[in-house]
Amino acid sequence: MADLTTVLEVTGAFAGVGGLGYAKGHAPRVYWSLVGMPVAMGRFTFTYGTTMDVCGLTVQPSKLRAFMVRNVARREVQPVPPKVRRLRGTSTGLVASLRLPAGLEPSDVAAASERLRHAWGVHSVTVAETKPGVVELRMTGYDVLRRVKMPRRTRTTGPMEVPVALREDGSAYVRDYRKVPHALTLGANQSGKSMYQRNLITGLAKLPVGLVGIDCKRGVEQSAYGPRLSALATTPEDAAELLGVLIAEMEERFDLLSEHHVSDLWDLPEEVRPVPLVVLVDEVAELFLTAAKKDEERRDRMVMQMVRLAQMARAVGIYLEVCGQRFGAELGKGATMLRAQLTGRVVHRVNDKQTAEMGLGDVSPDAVLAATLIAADRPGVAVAGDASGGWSRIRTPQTTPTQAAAVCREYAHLVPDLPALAPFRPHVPADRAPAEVPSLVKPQPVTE
Ligand SMILES: Nc1ncnc2c1ncn2[C@@H]1O[C@H](COP(=O)(O)OP(=O)(O)OP(=O)(O)O)[C@@H](O)[C@H]1O
Repeated sequence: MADLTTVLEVTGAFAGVGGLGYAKGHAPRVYWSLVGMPVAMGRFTFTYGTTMDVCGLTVQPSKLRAFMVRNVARREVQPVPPKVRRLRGTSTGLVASLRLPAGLEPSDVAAASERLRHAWGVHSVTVAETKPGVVELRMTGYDVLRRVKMPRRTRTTGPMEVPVALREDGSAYVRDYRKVPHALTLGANQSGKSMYQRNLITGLAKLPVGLVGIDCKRGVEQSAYGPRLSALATTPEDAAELLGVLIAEMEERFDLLSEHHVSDLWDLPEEVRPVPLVVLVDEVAELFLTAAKKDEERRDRMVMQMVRLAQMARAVGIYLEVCGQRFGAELGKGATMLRAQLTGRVVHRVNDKQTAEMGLGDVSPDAVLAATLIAADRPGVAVAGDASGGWSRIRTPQTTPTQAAAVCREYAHLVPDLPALAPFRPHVPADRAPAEVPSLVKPQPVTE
């Protein structure tokens, strides 16, 4: 009987160890919650003082403080590390809030993040200043970008915020159109640009906004989102016309602002406020492609129309989301001027450093380097930066074209009434089967 009990105990122990081993590889969140988090918390708590000391993150307290707090001479007290205000576990890692003593600044902690990562045996450590003198150390217990799972709840505070991807610190990367009105997404073939746009559209479709598509690859990507689009242009000729209509819409909206003596769409009373518009341009090079000399004039006019929109349309709630493989002077006169206005940047894997520089050169040299290091077997990984110099590594969750198309159909009732765009509304057969992708049709006037 005793033997049987021992056998059962040993078998149970092996099964437990095997289960944990399996969880480590296949369910890292579960493994982290059961094993990783308690171990990392213990390590952090017991080695905090010495780790901060060896990482050069301690300071000698002032004479007055030494006397007031410890009642001893300054030379007799040990250097002190930042005070831990809060330590909490999350489903992907640990978050510690630290109050910095005088003499330490956030960049000192950021510079030591690689050493802290080693010391506490976590996957990554990132540092963000939350208020003056307080930093948040976000530690991830495992590689959260390997299999992306978005946080269940993401706090969004504005009307134009869309969580699109996961950052490597485990938080959501949120595209906020009011903070960063226009953006550029770059990447080589098969790097994950379409997946990024798909996630974006899936999020935008649920908001009270108008969506305008320009997809000069004959609409292969965006026609599937037809039910939720207010307008779709699938050829450069249609796009040139559509851009003209958008410029006119912008001017009308400016008249409205001036009538109400305000300078921003969001300051208008809700009952007269026009719906925000997001213009999604897929594969921008196709839009600016010229086969003959006569096309060049149209191309240059379109670039200038986009420059005008990028320079002014933010105030009237028209936002640009441009996507392409490259975005350089080869796209025509004014292309670099347009790029400078697209301040949100997302760069996927690129074929050459020059493309990474086009996207992230004015963000930071480290961001450029990070983009050139994205591995080919990690599609969807990108470096996201903005004009403030901040950047992070992100990866989108996998969303299939069928899922995105289903969301667009579900939220088709949110397509706003915009008479100026009606001639560009994609034709979507009313009796189409739910899973069927819309046919590629030339925009037709809406008759109802
Ligand atoms: N976040 C992701 N996670 C896993 N797989 C991804 C991710 N993003 C993209 N992929 C996969 O990578 C491949 C290429 O993705 P996608 O079509 O989005 O790239 P692309 O840059 O738009 O390519 P192209 O320029 O050739 O159209 C697809 O098979 C897609 O499923």
